[in-house]
Amino acid sequence: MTRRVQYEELCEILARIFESVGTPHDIALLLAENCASCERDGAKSHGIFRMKGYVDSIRSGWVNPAATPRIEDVAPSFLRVDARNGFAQPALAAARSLAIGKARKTGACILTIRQSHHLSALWPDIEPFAEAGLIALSVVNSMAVTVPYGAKRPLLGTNPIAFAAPAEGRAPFVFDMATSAWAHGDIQIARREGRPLPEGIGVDADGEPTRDPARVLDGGALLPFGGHKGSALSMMIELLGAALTGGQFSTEVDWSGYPGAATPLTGQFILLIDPALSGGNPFAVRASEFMTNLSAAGLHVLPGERRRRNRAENLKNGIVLTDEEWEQLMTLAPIPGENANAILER
Ligand SMILES: NC(=O)C1=CN([C@@H]2O[C@H](COP(=O)(O)OP(=O)(O)OC[C@H]3O[C@@H](n4cnc5c(N)ncnc54)[C@H](OP(=O)(O)O)[C@@H]3O)[C@@H](O)[C@H]2O)C=CC1
Ligand SMILES: O=C([O-])C1=[NH+]CCC1
Repeated sequence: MTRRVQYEELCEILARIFESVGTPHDIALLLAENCASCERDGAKSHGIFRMKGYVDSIRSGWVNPAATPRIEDVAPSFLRVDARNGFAQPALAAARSLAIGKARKTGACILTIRQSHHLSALWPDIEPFAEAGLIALSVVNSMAVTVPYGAKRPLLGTNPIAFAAPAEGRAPFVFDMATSAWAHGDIQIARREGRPLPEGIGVDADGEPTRDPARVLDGGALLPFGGHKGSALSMMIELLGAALTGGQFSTEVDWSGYPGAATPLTGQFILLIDPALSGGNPFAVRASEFMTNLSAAGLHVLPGERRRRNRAENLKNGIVLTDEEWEQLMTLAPIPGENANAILER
């Protein structure tokens, strides 16, 4: 059985869960909207199933949900943020308008965030920059669960890269993808649902190829997407996400003393470019032309379109949750089931 939950109601429930474990109201709202947006857009690998990880990370003391980020304005085009063991999203929110101002003034801004926990998709971080007319690129490293191409043991995170660019008269061009063959979240969902993986996604504890998600998760590892190419991109993300920001490499994430912790404590890199300084015709016009050419070449789905379709459908009709998903949420919710149901009926 399934039920439909309005986006705003889901945000309210998630915010209460965050608040119940000591997250200040404003940060709870921000994280709730971020997680509910993933669910709303069908980005299930970072939707509500992640709530237990957030809660356990906070309860274990691994992350400080009330941390106040410290912003360091180090150069005309360079901003550093120390999240101080808090979540990456409030750190980004604190620096967002300063970063936009620098990008508009100097043409570009590099924003690095360190000592930050990121358990979500990257597109919610950068899509708003493109909506504001800027080009944005972001990467974050995670935890060492991916074996570099040709290596024997995991050293890389699942390390996503996301890019967003404005396009005239249409939604921005946005892609967001793990550099491992699959996101770790999708492997967890496959295990929960008892689904075998396709070939080429992961290996077991002996380094042998396996299609069993449990064997990948329990001592095994993921492979990079696209062999040595995805592997090289993922290496770049370790360098930008950790070495440049002052954060930790994925191998340095040690949450062993924090049972249940699931939020990697690493770093995030964001590059903003103001396309107002580009040559020739305006960038957004050229981007739109390019997207039209892609469609004319027979491409039916541009990156980001599936998400936006889900968003439109789910904002109109409500987000579909299975009974199992709802029950899992209710075990975390500080509101008794009856009150939660009242929220749903409103
Ligand atoms: N915080 C962290 O440390 C980590 C976060 N993640 C997150 O996990 C999420 C999922 O990653 P991943 O599983 O690799 O993403 P997907 O493989 O599902 O999608 C990658 C990109 O390709 C696009 N796409 C998918 N299918 C098609 C298609 N048939 N035609 C055209 N475009 C297509 C998607 O658009 P669309 O969005 O519209 O589907 C998306 O932009 C990401 O949001 C990522 O940020 C991953 C690893 C670590
Ligand atoms: O799905 C994934 O690979 C991850 N999401 C957050 C940390 C790693």
